[in-house]
This record gives sequence, C-alpha cells and structure tokens, in this order.
Amino acid sequence: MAQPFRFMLNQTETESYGAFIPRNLRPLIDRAIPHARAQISGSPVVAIGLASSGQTYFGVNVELPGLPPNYSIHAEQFLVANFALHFELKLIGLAISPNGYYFKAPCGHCCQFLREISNMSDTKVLITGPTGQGETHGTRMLLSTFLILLGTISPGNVPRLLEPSDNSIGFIDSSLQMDICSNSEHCNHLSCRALRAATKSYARFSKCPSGVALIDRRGTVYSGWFMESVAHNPSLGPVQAALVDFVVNGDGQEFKEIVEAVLVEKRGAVLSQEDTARMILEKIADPDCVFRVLHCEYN
Ligand SMILES: O=c1ccn([C@H]2C[C@H](O)[C@@H](CO)O2)c(=O)[nH]1
Ligand SMILES: [Zn+2]
Repeated sequence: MAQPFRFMLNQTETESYGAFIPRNLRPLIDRAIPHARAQISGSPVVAIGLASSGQTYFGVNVELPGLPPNYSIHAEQFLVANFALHFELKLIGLAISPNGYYFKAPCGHCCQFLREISNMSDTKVLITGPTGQGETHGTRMLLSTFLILLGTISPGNVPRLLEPSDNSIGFIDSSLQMDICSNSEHCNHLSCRALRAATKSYARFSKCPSGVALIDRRGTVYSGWFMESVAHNPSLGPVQAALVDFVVNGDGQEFKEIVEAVLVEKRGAVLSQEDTARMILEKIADPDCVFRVLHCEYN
C-alpha cells in the first residue's frame, strides 16, 4: 500500500507555498507523482488546481489495468471530480505536469471535458517551454483561449459542471424505496450515497444522471457521479468518479479492496451505465464484489 497522500491543501498551506508558479509547484508535483496510477502507460501526470475558496487540489491520472485505455481517468478529470467532491465552484489556476519541470496545456480530450465548466473565462493555465529548463515563473494563458475554438455550449436552465445541481430523481419501483432511508441526506448506506451522488450528476445532454457508491473492506464509503461531455467520449463515468473519491480518501488502498458497489440510474433511458460499471468492477474490484443497480426516474 502506498503512503497516504492528501489531495488537497487548505488555505494556510496554499498561502505558504506562495505564487502559482513552476518554482513553487515543483515540490508539490514531486509529492503527488507517486500517487498517479499509470500501470498501462507508465506515464504519470499531475494536475494542480487553485480554487476560488483559496484551497489547492490535486489530480492524478488513474489507469485501469486490463481495460481499454479510454477507461482511464485523466489527471485533469480527476482534479475536476476532486473539486466536485469538495463543492468547489471555480477553478482560478490550473497547472499540469508529468515531472514538475515542464507545464503544459490540458490535453485535447480534457479541453473538451473542461468545456462543461461555465465560469472559466478567467481561469489561468500555467505553461512553460517543453523542458521548463530554468523557468521559475512560466507564462499564464487563459483556459478560454484553448476552449473557445471548441464551440459554445448553448445556455439553458440546467446548471453547468461544478455548479450545484439537484436532479430530483426518485424511484419507479416502490419496493426499491425500502433501500433508501427517509432522511437519506446524511446517511452513509451505499444506496443512499449512490442516490445522493446521482442527484448531483451532470448529465444535461442525455438527461441520464447516475451515481455510484463503493465500500471497501474496512467499511468506508466512497461515491461519485456521471459528468457528461457534449462530445460524449470525454465524459467521466460514475464508477470512475467514485474511484476518484476512493483514491483521494482511501489511504492508498488498491481497488481490490472494493467489496460492494451500488449504481443509481434511470430505467429504460437512452443510455445505461450498468453493463460498463459491472465490467469495470469485475476487472478491478474484489472478485467477489457485490454489484447492485437501483433504477429511478425524474420526480
Ligand atoms: O494531459 C494529459 C495527458 C495524458 N494524461 C494521461 C492519460 C494516460 O493515463 C497517460 C498517458 O497519456 O497520461 C493525462 O492525465 N493528462
Ligand atoms: Zn487529459
């Protein structure tokens, strides 16, 4: 088991590393690199995000051995899911690096994913030359510079990614309600956590929100929700989002320690996460992991 790592720095810790420049971020990247899970590519990547709350968050890439590479979680997506877990609303600064020396733009896939965040017109991305050699300050580019060319997402009354959302979903099958506590707001049952995750899901295009809750052998519960991209493929699935919580809060445990999982999604919707979720868990979780699906619909 790897040494546990905190994927967040509080305001005081953020102030103590100083300005958001390569020289100050290098030691942070060095500390985060060992916590990337890049067994397929052998190429760890770290993303550091400065939030409007004054806290700093980390993202690392997470690959799922045995599955096609498109199931991987990019460091940038991990960072966004980490922001979402902590109800952070705005990304002020973004730095992405494979080694602490060179800082680069988000990859093409992640530019498309980041497009779903609404208020990123003044998010600054830290960039250096291809080696970063001798660059203490780097340069800053507006994230919108990369994203504007990808087109606009039509406005609507649906919250954008990272904005608080409440998909008011409930259960079709009243027998399933037995699984959900009447005051599920705060409870830690897998079903209640998965439902709560699904209500936060960002699924404005398909209108198929979903959420996953996982539990490890020690009894700790983790959850995450589907975050959809207008371009489909860059979407972050609900299992992957829950795995981000597991990596952030699971003390460096292996995915094999996951022993049970619940998915909440709509029944008979145009898309379903069920088969994919089952397949991912069969590959990475405990071989005896129990997987249940609860179907719901919009209230
Ligand atoms: O900007 C990038 C580029 C790549 N990766 C990941 C994906 C894969 O796990 C590995 C190799 O490309 O690095 C990121 O996380 N962010
Ligand atoms: Zn990426």
